[in-house]
Amino acid sequence: MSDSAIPSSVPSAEEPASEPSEPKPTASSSSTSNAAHDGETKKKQPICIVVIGMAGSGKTTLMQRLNSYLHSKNTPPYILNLDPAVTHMPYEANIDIRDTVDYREVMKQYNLGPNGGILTALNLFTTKFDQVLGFVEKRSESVDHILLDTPGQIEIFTWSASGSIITESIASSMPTCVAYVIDTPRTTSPSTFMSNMLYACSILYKTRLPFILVFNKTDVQPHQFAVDWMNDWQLFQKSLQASTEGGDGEANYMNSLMNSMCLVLDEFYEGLRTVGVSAMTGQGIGEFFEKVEQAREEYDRDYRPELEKQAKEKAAKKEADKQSQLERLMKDMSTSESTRTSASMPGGRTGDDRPGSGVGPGKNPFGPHGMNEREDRWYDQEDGEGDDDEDEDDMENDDELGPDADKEQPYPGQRRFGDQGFEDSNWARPT
Ligand SMILES: Nc1nc2c(ncn2[C@@H]2O[C@H](COP(=O)(O)OP(=O)(O)OP(=O)(O)O)[C@@H](O)[C@H]2O)c(=O)[nH]1
Repeated sequence: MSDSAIPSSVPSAEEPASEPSEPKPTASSSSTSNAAHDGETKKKQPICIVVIGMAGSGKTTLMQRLNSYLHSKNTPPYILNLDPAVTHMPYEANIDIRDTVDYREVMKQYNLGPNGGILTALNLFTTKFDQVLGFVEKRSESVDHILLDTPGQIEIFTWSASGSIITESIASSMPTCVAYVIDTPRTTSPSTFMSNMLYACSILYKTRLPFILVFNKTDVQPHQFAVDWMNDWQLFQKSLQASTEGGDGEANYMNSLMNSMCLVLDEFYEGLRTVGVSAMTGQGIGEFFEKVEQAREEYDRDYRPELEKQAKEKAAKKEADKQSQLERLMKDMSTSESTRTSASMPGGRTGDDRPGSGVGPGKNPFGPHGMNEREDRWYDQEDGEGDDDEDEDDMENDDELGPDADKEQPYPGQRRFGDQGFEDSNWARPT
């Protein structure tokens, strides 16, 4: 990817990211369309492989290997790069986050460090991810595999809101699995192995997607030791014991912690697919795609029904909310209607007894807080606006009651009702 493809401007907060660029017609797209024109209409949905792994585990090299393998099988993949900080990409992506957001500019303009820049770039890109998904879905008829490369800083993708949004959006529109890449030579120590497994476990439980543990770099270190540890926890405990022998108190503490952890992880290993590959030599890639097909079956068997169930529940809840809002609205309308009728009728209480009226006998149409401006205005309307004569009468009555009359009357309107012959009890005014 050339630097000229990187936009120089950084999107503002109002316009978070420029439109994701129309995917480039790469070798993959042209040969794919040829395959489609050859009359080979594929009904099967493509599977999206989300490649996740610690920095340096070999994700990019693996992506390149998967890409060349699929090309050799005449089923080129559709590739998405979500790592804004990658400097060298040995394959060409159909959609590249770097064409949409320049993470260095994001760092400068938002005054962020590298991780903040990558995270913000990913967030900005996510705001346009529906369009990306549109491009992907357009190609779903003619592609079998969609490969998604993620940022090297694993936590930026796995524990960010944008990572979740992206994963969930893809997983809800097509079969998806996670390929968790492990640097095998660096995992030979029991404690490193354990922390890698715990991380994998947390990603599995977060995404709940079919999961493949990919032990990479098997040309340097075969992954059999890891498979043995996963199948036999006692063997793992023995290796752990051997590795911490003669250690200090801290080592012993770690030892007992990991001993318990390996029992917990035993259940997690059961539902896992593991494969050893070398992204460098291409060893094990065929087996990797067999696991991908198993993952597709698992998605169709377990994930899709759950997704459909959730969609149904969501739709039912939406419908129920709509219904209850409608009912509330109807109730409010009938209440205000009855209030209006009651207020406009001479004597003000003829409509009180109507069914559905919120203003029944013994109820204050203004609620318990009778002393307010609204009520006074209403009383004025009752008296007839601009009815000066009556106001004068009221003043005369005030005089008759003496100077302290208002103080003794907690609600000035009360007296007027009395004057007009209303029963105060009908309005249940608070005292
Ligand atoms: N021997 C061997 N080396 C490998 C293999 N896969 C990757 N490497 C090397 O491991 C190093 C890291 O590989 P990358 O593909 O850049 O790893 P990455 O996970 O994409 O790294 P980040 O982009 O930092 O996350 C490179 O030097 C690769 O040549 C492999 O299968 N065997």
